[in-house]
Amino acid sequence: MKMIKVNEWQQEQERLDMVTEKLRSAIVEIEPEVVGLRDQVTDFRKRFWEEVSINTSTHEDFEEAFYSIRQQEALLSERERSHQQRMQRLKSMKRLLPSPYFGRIDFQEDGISFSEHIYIGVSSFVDVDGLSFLVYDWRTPIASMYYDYSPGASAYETPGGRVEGEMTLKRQYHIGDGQLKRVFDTSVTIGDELLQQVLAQGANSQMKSIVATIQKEQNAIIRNDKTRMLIVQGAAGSGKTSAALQRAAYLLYKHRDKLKADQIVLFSPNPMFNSYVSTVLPELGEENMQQTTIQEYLVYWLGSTLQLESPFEQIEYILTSSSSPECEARRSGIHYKASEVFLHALQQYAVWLGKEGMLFRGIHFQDRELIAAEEIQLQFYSYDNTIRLANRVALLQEWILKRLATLERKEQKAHWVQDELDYLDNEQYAEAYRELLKKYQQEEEVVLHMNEQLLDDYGQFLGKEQHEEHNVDFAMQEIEELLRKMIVSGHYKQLRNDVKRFKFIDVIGLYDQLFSDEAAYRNMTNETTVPEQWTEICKQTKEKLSRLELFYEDAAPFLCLKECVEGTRRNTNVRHVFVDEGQDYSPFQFYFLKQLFPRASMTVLGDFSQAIFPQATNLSEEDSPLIKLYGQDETNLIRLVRSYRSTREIVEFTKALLPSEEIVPFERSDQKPHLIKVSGSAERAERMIEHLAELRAEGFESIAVITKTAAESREAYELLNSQSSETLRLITKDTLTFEKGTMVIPAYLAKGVEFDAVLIYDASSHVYDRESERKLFYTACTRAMHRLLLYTTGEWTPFIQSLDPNLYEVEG
Ligand SMILES: Nc1ncnc2c1ncn2[C@@H]1O[C@H](COP(=O)(O)OP(=O)(O)OP(=O)(O)O)[C@@H](O)[C@H]1O
Repeated sequence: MKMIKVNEWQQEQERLDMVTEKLRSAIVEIEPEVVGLRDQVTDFRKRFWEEVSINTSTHEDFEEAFYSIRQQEALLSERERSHQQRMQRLKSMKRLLPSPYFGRIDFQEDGISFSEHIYIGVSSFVDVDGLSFLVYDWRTPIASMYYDYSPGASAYETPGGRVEGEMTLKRQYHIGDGQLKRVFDTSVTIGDELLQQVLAQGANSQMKSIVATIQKEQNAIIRNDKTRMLIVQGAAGSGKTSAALQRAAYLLYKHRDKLKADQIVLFSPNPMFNSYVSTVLPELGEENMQQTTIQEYLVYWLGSTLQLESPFEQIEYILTSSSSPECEARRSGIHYKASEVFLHALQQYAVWLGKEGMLFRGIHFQDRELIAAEEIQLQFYSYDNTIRLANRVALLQEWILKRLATLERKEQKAHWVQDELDYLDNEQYAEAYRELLKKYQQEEEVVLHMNEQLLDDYGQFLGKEQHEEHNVDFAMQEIEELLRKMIVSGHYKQLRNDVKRFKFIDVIGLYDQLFSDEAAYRNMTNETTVPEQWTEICKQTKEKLSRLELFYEDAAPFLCLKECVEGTRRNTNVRHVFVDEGQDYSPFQFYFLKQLFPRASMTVLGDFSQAIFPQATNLSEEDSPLIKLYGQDETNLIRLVRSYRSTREIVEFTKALLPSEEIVPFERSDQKPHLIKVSGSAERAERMIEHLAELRAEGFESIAVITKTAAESREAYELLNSQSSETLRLITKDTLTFEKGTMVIPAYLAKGVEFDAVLIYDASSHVYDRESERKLFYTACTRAMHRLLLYTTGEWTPFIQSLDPNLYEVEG
């Protein structure tokens, strides 16, 4: 890495001035056009109806009106489109103006005698000739060399094939307000210098775009577009989330003709994380993708019948539960229900249900049973059993609806209908009259001739009065018949809707039935072996279900069973699914996502060392269920080992907490983690408040006191808040936004985010003692960018006791 010569600096500043000037004049030119087009569109909308002639006297007049409206619509949408396009251009030029580019490569293609200067920025900017790229978008194929190569032989892929040549220069710029601040020529990877500067900055309440300093291995993730599944196993702070967001921006650019932002979904670990990453895409000039959590999805698909435990309630249970047989059983149940063995068992269960054991609910109306559950069951098993379960259910649904239609007709003669009829008021009679009138009108010739589309779109032009002039005289009997029909139909509507929503299937009963004794379970699932604590697992699951509640670990299996029976519900609009913190999803949940988004590719990013939920999936193991999801050939696995978030001292400390993990720190140095032993909670509060003040004075703006559980967070918050003048924020599972400042937060909610300094509230052996909590402790410590402080009142957790003392400083 070297600084450039003075005359080169001058040339660069001149070029920058030239580009800035061109941007300015392009903005000046296009701005009035955009305003003009916007006004035209508004005006057009206002005058829309003035321009069309509506005459509805004859069928021909109707048709003419219809086509005149269509024409106006086409004109309007054309104007809207050009307004949108110019608006986008204007926005992208305005975004470029303060810093039009951040990089340059000089590239001489093989067989060509000159080298091209390629300046790279967040979007492209083309000169007035429409041909010369003054700035290339970082996502263009040619710009990929900036991230992938050092000067020397280099190449890039284009849709037309591979282009090879020689990179003669690679330069980085730091530009602010149109002025060159720093310029570096680089010979190795990009930007150690620039990256140093970026990483030395403080944490932010929003994640930053890393477009200027994307590393080669991250670029591979961003541009990987070959397989259906991309798995990224990356160490803490290796830029997985950053790369994922850049990848979304890349996909939106590459497939801009067919991919829209709402066709990409990001599954985040919690709602607060959603707020943390929500600005990256807009910063890059793209609309935000859909952001959600798996919990939101599960709740949505489960509907309102069952109350679902949240993943945070589950983890709190795990962290605070004892070693009693009941707790052991729940833990074992969580593991089992997340496993592929259970998925397979469920599939076998569905096969068994094809032969026997389906549970139905009878159809009831008022206090009568219209169709008995047994009758439904009989009908179901009368279908050919080679037909798929869900298809047989569809046939059954049709059968029930037909039966209901017959019953509905008969019902019209029932006494209760006559009773209701007697109590109807004039308005209801009048409505029946209007209904009959409508029916009559529909039979009229003019309406019959009317094109269906016309009827849908412009039915309102029919003008009621016109027809009300007809003096139609309906017989009272006819009106009453209609009223009976209306009364019964009103009551049956709910029944029909329930049938359409498969309420005649007792899915809760079907799931409950699975948790019978071992012999029955083995019989239903084709000899699946069960965990040791099966009886207790069954008891707990059934008890929960009886209260119409569902453990978090049961949600995905329950939905899979529901889908086996009712047929799969799909979202075919979504083309790409991102799953961040993927290690915390069970194989079952991945299976569920695959089913739900059949047309989507998937990018799963995670770190098995941060697997804090018991249902974790090892993303990169050879026989990982994730690799099996789409198969080896459709799966690409990339590993990231370089960690960018924390200083070398923090990475070395945290890395040693794991048995064996390849993590390479980025060369950025600061203090070693500090271990502070205190005599009790009073001293702990005193020291922590002192440290918080010192950290603030040093300029750190984002500081977290990390605890193990929500209860410990509350305790810490109350203790510190009562004695400190600092404003503290208590983060709970319901917190929606991420803000700078000092906060108290349980480790499992701090997933994915980072802080300038982290204070581990209690790193004692009685808090982090189980081996299963090692990863949680590691996750908490790896949130720190610049400083890490740990406190204890007694013995240190065994994870620290076994560390080399050179890795930390001890404060008395
Ligand atoms: N190429 C890069 N240039 C600049 N900063 C980077 C780069 N890669 C990562 N970073 C920074 O490193 C930090 C960690 O990145 P990120 O949160 O994406 O990592 P992660 O792998 O998702 O972490 P974790 O698994 O621990 O949550 C962020 O501050 C990010 O801006």
